[in-house]
Amino acid sequence: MAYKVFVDGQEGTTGLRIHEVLAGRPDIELLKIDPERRKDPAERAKLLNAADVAFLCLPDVAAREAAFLVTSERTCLIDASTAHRTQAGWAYGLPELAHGQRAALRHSKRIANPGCHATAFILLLRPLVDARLVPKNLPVSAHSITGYSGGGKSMIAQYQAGGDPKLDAPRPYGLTLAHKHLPEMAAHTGLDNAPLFTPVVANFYKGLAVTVPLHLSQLAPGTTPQQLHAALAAHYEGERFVRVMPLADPDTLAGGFFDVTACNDTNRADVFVFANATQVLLACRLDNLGKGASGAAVQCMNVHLGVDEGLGL
Ligand SMILES: NC(=O)C1=CN([C@@H]2O[C@H](COP(=O)(O)OP(=O)(O)OC[C@H]3O[C@@H](n4cnc5c(N)ncnc54)[C@H](OP(=O)(O)O)[C@@H]3O)[C@@H](O)[C@H]2O)C=CC1
Ligand SMILES: CC(=O)N[C@@H](CCC(=O)OP(=O)(O)O)C(=O)O
Repeated sequence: MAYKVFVDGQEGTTGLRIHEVLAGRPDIELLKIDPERRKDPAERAKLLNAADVAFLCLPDVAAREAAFLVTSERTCLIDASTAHRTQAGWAYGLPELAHGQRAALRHSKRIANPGCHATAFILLLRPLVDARLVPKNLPVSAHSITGYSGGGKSMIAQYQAGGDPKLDAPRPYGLTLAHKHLPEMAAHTGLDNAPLFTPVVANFYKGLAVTVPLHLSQLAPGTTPQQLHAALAAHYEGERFVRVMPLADPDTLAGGFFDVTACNDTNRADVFVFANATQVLLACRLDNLGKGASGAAVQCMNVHLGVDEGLGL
């Protein structure tokens, strides 16, 4: 018998992509809401409670409302929004996070998927904090460059309308230094404090890269770039969707520029360590709509259902 799956927010950027990914799967029956009634809480409640798995691809307020609408014990919610990412009772939807995370996702009926920037940041830092190479109390900075699809339907429309020369150049944002991903970046790395985080959105559709500069003198005494790289490689060994690239990746260095879009149309995240004698630059790239959103959501569903984790991805 097929699993019943409902996407609340089926017309949005993330919801549409999840629909596309699941459409061809014989083990999934997609429940569809009448487009005219897609914001009607009573109609949504009916479908949410009929589903084995319901994806919430909604603004935060509507995602919180959806969680309240669910009364059925069988419905597993997978929330793509920011609403529940540090909330008790919700498992964090990053299977590669740490030992035991897949078991948590398998057993929880409430899964909060990470933000796109947060996914890349946490993939870089968590293994290094766990290995005690990066001290928990280190003040960390992080930068991100992202395609405009990360801003959802309204930002996509703004960029694609054309005619505004201000959108031609990259635009730093998050200038209040209070980006919505900061709480999860601290909570799921084990760092005492959130990073000073500076995202930049630019005029390309999708693709994202987070970079984290580190001074070796601030790390555990004697830490080398080789040790940082080895800790990442050991943590992600055998992972299907996280690839640790060679130390000071020769291909990237030969080209001279970092390709932010090289994971597009995949559910992969690529992890890099660049270094000189005294400094390290960690980098992680992914497709903000793939491992940063719909790919991660489908991967979590697969883990939860106990089917092949890469099905459809
Ligand atoms: N884009 C990305 O890279 C990522 C996005 N996310 C998160 O996923 C969630 C969805 O994002 P995204 O797909 O980009 O957003 P979009 O703006 O593209 O889509 C959101 C959808 O939700 C619908 N919606 C709004 N309110 C309600 C409601 N009360 N009931 C039912 N439907 C409603 C909207 O309707 P309408 O069509 O009328 O606008 C729209 O179709 C957000 O929380 C976002 O933060 C997470 C990771 C990455
Ligand atoms: C370009 C852009 O605006 N990107 C969004 C991130 C989208 C995302 O992954 O985060 P959520 O799941 O938390 O929405 C931002 O920085 O707020």
